[in-house]
Amino acid sequence: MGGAFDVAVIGMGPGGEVAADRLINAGLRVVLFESGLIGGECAYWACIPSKTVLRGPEVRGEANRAAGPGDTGLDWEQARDHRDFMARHLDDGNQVAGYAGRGAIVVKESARLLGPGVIEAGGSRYGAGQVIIATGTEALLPALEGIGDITAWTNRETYTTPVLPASAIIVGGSAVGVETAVFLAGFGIPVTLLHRGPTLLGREEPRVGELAGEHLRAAGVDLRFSASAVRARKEGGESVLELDDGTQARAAVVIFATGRTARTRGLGLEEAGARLDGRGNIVVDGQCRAAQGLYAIGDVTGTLSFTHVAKYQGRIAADAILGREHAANYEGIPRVVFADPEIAAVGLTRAQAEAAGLLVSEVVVDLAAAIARPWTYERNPRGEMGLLLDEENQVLIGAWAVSPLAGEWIHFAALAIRARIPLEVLRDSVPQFPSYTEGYLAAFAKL
Ligand SMILES: Cc1cc2nc3c(=O)[nH]c(=O)nc-3n(C[C@H](O)[C@H](O)[C@H](O)COP(=O)(O)OP(=O)(O)OC[C@H]3O[C@@H](n4cnc5c(N)ncnc54)[C@H](O)[C@@H]3O)c2cc1C
Ligand SMILES: NC(=O)c1ccc[n+]([C@@H]2O[C@H](COP(=O)([O-])OP(=O)(O)OC[C@H]3O[C@@H](n4cnc5c(N)ncnc54)[C@H](O)[C@@H]3O)[C@@H](O)[C@H]2O)c1
Repeated sequence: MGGAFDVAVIGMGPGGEVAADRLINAGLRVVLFESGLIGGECAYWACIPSKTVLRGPEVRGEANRAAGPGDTGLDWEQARDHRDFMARHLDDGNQVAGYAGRGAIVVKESARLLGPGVIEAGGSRYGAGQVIIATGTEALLPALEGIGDITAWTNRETYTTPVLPASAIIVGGSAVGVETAVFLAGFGIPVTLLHRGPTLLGREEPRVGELAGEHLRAAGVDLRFSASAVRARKEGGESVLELDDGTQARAAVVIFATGRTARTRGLGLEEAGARLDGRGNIVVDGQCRAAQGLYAIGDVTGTLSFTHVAKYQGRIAADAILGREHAANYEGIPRVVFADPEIAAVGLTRAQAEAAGLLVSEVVVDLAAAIARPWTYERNPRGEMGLLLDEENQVLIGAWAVSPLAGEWIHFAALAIRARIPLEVLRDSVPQFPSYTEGYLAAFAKL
């Protein structure tokens, strides 16, 4: 027996780390299991490396668009070295030592449940009063004929590659597909993006997807809509995809950005009394409880697959274990795609609001026509935003922006939605001049 603990955390990505941190700080005896690297997908293969390599092309674009700096150039080796530093050179030694130094037991093994509160890992058994599952997701590849013959990458190869591919096909036009296209096109790599639907980012307002497409095209990305690969093969060193419209796409690598699947296989969840939904995610209640003494947090719950949500659920579960129970509230959580310009959204889309039976009004604002900041910011100002109002209650229920810095100023709408701030109060607020946030006043005036 590996020992008896108050809490076991299985999976130490951002969700598991935040929960563990809070529980250790509260003085509980905690055992942590991690089969890969402490920090999870986010720290090594997803958020951190992607946002690091996106920054160089973004600054170059800003320098070109602002009056004065001119072209800054772009150095892949420097960007790559900083990415590798940010991703800790795929070494979590400091994290392991840090947790151990704070009194936690760290087990770098794959863990599984043998029953409620009983865990097996690396040939040892551990007992814990409460267990938190935070095992995240892995990339989901389509069952495509010939996929084994081509150079097929996921986010893992894309965001650890020492050398940029000569050209790339990206399959999937959601967050990973769009960000990866912006990254590679920004470094001058020819990119073809295949998307099954009619507009990118299918979960957002159609106008958001349209604008994302316009900006990607302007960056030189070859966008193919309503296109699906039916067969893959290698030809003359290149990877070739045959599409359902009879055409082909070819490139040095094919990057699959086709979604994720929860890592629950072999975890022994049934033995511990947990249930999976139809998409294979662990079903949880408002406190992230999956069964008596068992919690699940982060991507493995399929709630909203973002690091900030995994961290939030880590706080929710830890607080429940510490007797400070409060239910999670998922209203007003921002969704940002780090494209150029940034694409940000929060709350409901019009279709979702109408499906919920709400009477809504909607407004779209061309920021360059409405406020000063886009003009002081760049020579050819860009930016559009939209708001969705619940007519009956006169509160904001949705917002989006495709604009420089949108990932920052979307938080004004996020708070307004979460706190249900009356439109009357929002109209009477005073944002800084000149800022993109002034766009909200222009939008309120039109509502
Ligand atoms: C390319 C890309 C870019 C992204 N960019 C962003 C972004 O900018 N912002 C954002 O908010 N989100 C982003 N995301 C999403 C974000 O990465 C996830 O929402 C986040 O990592 C979820 O955290 P998690 O703790 O639930 O799981 P993960 O980060 O997946 O961590 C789970 C951990 O559990 C471990 N594990 C699994 N099974 C076991 C087991 N049986 N025993 C022990 N350990 C186990 C794994 O090794 C892993 O370390 C991005 C995703 C991708 C793919
Ligand atoms: N900035 C951020 O916060 C950020 C960035 C990247 C990813 N993420 C999160 O990570 C998660 C994964 O993102 P994702 O973009 O990989 O997944 P996703 O599930 O959001 O989108 C997958 C896309 O691939 C398409 N697809 C699936 N199978 C296909 C096929 N065979 N052929 C063509 N297209 C196919 C789907 O239609 C969909 O558009 C998401 O929840 C996302 O929110 C967040």
